[in-house]
Parts: sequence; C-alpha cells; structure tokens
Amino acid sequence: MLRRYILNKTNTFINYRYASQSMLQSTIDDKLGIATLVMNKPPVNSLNLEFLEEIKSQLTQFKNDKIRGMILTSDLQKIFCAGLDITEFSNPNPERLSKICTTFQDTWLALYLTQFPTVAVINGHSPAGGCLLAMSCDYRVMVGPNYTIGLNETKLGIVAPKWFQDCMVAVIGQRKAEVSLTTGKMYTTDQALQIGLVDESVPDVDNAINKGIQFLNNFQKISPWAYKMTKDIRRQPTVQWLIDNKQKDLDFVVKSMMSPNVQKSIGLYLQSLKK
Ligand SMILES: CCCCCCCCCC/C=C/CC(=O)SCCNC(=O)CCNC(=O)[C@H](O)C(C)(C)COP(=O)(O)OP(=O)(O)OC[C@H]1O[C@@H](n2cnc3c(N)ncnc32)[C@H](O)[C@@H]1OP(=O)(O)O
Repeated sequence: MLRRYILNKTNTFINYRYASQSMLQSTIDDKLGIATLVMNKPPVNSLNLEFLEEIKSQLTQFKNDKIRGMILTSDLQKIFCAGLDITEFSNPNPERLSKICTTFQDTWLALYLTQFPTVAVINGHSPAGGCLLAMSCDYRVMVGPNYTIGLNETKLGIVAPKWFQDCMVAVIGQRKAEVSLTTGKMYTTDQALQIGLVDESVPDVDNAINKGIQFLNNFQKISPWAYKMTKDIRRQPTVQWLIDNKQKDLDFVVKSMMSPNVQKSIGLYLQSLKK
C-alpha cells in the first residue's frame, strides 16, 4: 500500500528493486535523489540476523548510489518495527547470538552515521530496537495518535545496551532518558512529541511522507560535506564508546542473555505475547 503511494507520488523512480526475500523494498527518486527503504517482514518487522544483514547491506548500497536522503518506514499495518526478534533470545545458540549482536552493532553504526540525512516515518508501533532505528535517523515523523514508541527492555527483564541508552540520551536528554529507560516506558505519539522523542506528529502516512520529504528538501542547498562533517562531530560522542568496546558489549549481551534469570523473564514475556 505504502509502496504504491510512494510510486504514484513521483513517477520518477529510476530504481525500484526488491532486496532478497522481499523483506526490504528500496526505491530511489531520480529527481530528488531521495531513497525510500520500506520494511516488510510480517507480522511485525522483527529484527533477526537475516533482516539486519539486509538492512546493513542496503545502507551500503545507498552510500554507493550517492543518494541525497533516505526515508525509513514500514509496509505493515500498525507496526513500524517490533525490535529484535525475541525468539532469538530464547534458549539462544551462543554463536548465532554473537553474530546477531555484531551485525546489530554494525547496522546501527551504519545507520547512525549515514553520509546522507535520514527520516524515520514511524507509521506504527515502535518498541525497543524499532525505537532505536527511529532514534538513529536525523528526523522522526510519527503517525498518531494510536501508536507507541520507546525502549521497553526493562519490561522484558533485559538491559538495553549502553549504545541504545546513549542514543536515547542524545535525542531526549539525560533525565528524561533515565526515567524512560528504567521504567521501560512506551510513549503514545503525543507523549513522544511532548518529550522530543519524535519531531512531528501527523494523522496519516501520506502526511508523514510529505513531512519527511520536506525535511530532506532542507538539504538541497547544504553541502553534503558540511552536512556529514557536522553530523560526525555531533554524533561522535554517542558512537565512540561502542567503536572502542564492541567486544565488551558483545560479551555483556551474550553473558546476560545466557543467565537463567534472563531466560526465565524472556520465556514469560514470549508467553504473554502469544496470549
Ligand atoms: C536477538 C539477539 C540479539 C542481541 C544483540 C543486541 C543486544 C540487544 C540486547 C537487548 C536489546 C533488545 C532490544 C529489543 O528490541 S527486544 C524486543 C522488544 N520488543 C518488544 O517488546 C515488542 C513486543 N511486541 C509487541 O509489543 C506487539 O507485538 C506489537 C509490536 C505492539 C504488535 O502488537 P499486535 O497486537 O499488532 O501483534 P501481536 O502482539 O499479536 O504480535 C503478532 C505476532 O508477532 C510476534 N511478535 C511480536 N513482537 C515480536 C518480536 N519482537 N520478536 C518476535 N516475535 C514478535 C507475536 O508473538 C505474535 O506471534 P504469534 O502470531 O505467533 O502469536
């Protein structure tokens, strides 16, 4: 549905290709140089290893295509992204868990530091890793009023890695992030707008895409070099810890995921989702 809307809107796409297995659809508007990356992994766009690898490789492709901006959104009704695939946490194979963790670290760094401006059009619920994807973009437009967004990891009995937390601090500030993270709070669209977790709230996805394009149009007269240097200077403090501590972060996640207490919490959470 969303795909059709975007195509109708411009009619100028030079490139409309499906990534492997169609979990991701990417389009590039030739005239504006704007790419749209649409997540389409039913039922909830949960991030497993294969999906993360696709997102990472598509970001590299966009870098090579020298696009001028990107919109990240979802083709699913009511869901932007449900975060990491929780079934991957339950009795995990340590080798696969390590691979997912590393791929997620790299995907986040690639998204957070893109050389082009990015907008998340949040057209559905966006918990945990979904919220992280949105927070990593340069700008967030959320469809309201019925969706929710936030880092809810404590509600699962797990700990959001430091780089998730730092990313949230960079968006909403230390105090609000601390309350938000420790309580695992999910915010409605209006609440998210109020605390600055999203930049705009709109009633429907058409409006959201328009707002996203309007934001990206701001960069038509900005030198890509000046944009990228400024973004790197702003974002460097947030990424540096992870760049310096990838192995430490990985060890922490694997060790905590394997602990019986965490496994028990995840089992209970999964059961509650199934209900
Ligand atoms: C993977 C290991 C990697 C380690 C590397 C990094 C280190 C990270 C450490 C910790 C960080 C974690 C970050 C996370 O992202 S944890 C994930 C947290 N996500 C959630 O809590 C979302 C839970 N889901 C929901 O709240 C709701 O499903 C929804 C998204 C609001 C949608 O609600 P709706 O009513 O429309 O749909 P259902 O609830 O009926 O769900 C439909 C089916 O989808 C299944 N589901 C939902 N979310 C997930 C998920 N995140 N992973 C896997 N599966 C999910 C749900 O169980 C239903 O399945 P069913 O049809 O079989 O019953």
